[in-house]
Amino acid sequence: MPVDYLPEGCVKECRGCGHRLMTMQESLIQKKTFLQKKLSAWSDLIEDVRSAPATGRLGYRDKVNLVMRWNGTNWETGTLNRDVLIPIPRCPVHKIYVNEAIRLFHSVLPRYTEIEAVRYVQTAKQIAIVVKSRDLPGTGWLTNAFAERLASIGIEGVWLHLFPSSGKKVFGKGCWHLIWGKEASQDESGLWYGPAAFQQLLPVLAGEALDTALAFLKPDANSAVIDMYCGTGSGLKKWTQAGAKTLGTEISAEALRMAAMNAPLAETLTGTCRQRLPQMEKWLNAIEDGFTRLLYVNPPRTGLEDGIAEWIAGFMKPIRMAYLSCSAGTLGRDLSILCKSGYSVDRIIPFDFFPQTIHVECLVLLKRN
Ligand SMILES: C[S@@+](CC[C@H](N)C(=O)[O-])C[C@H]1O[C@@H](n2cnc3c(N)ncnc32)[C@H](O)[C@@H]1O
Repeated sequence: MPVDYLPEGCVKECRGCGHRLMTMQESLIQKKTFLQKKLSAWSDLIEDVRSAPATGRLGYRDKVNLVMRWNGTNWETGTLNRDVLIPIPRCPVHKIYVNEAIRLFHSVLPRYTEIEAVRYVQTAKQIAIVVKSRDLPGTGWLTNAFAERLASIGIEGVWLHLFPSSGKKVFGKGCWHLIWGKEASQDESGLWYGPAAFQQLLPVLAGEALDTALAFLKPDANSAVIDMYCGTGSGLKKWTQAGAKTLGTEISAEALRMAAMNAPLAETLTGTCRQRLPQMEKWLNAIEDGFTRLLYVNPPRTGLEDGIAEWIAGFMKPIRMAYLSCSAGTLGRDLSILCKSGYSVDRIIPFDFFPQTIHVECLVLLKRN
């Protein structure tokens, strides 16, 4: 039976959680059915969706990216519904300290004419306010008393990110100003992250996905692992701890600064994976014969860039690869190329990293034929 009431604090007009009126069971079945359609060629291999326990399906989110507007009297923060801002001050999927931090900012930020704030981005203990301006606004509102309130709820860093042409994109290039606290924080497992880092929600489930990839790839001192779209290096840490020679590629310089602390033994390349193919080839060519080539990829929604799947199958030829995907559409496209060029899918394991929403991620394990 569908749920016929919204969780407390949930705003009807908000379109953030497309499954909020479904039971957990209905939502997981719907996600699996969706994947079976999108990945019909491998439908038999799709396992049941791994999820957080029922008690962890609300209050789990401490990474948010919300729109901010000055309504003439107050600040409001929320999601957009056809360009209209829907304030969500008590959103039940947010962790309580996220809603509290937003409330604190509303209470101290001066009016829009003094700070042109357009987005509120929280990555756990790091908060960034995106300002649609070239000039750094005054920060007199950031008093010691306010900083103490933030610290008391666990916040460790506050940034202003100047982005004069802010629109659909969340962040522009450069212009990050740390206005209070420290530049980076550590998560439950000790991994460092900054204000713009990609981070999975539900650390236990994310850990399960990475450990499943680790158990399949089996990196050791005789392996060479490439980790494309490596982010802050949660994977790099696993592969290097297993003794493998490891190379990560990532576009974000901030993420790679964190990766250097999280996995100091890994080598990294800054840039898009497509731009860095020559350097990845050079790295592979320099490794002695007899090393097992392994690959881990975790691209954004757009999937592997043009030419990457062909390069994997035609040049790198890893014996095993694990692909963690957040878009079944681009995953299907990439798997088609890989499966026509010498790879077969061993398992497809869906993960419910975003309970209540329509999103579902998949870990695909592939072997070279
Ligand atoms: C889904 S996240 C994966 C991050 C990492 N595997 C983790 O779990 O922390 C995708 C990452 O790809 C990076 N990225 C986006 N486009 C890229 C590209 N064309 N080349 C390399 N990295 C890219 C993003 O900055 C982000 O860190």
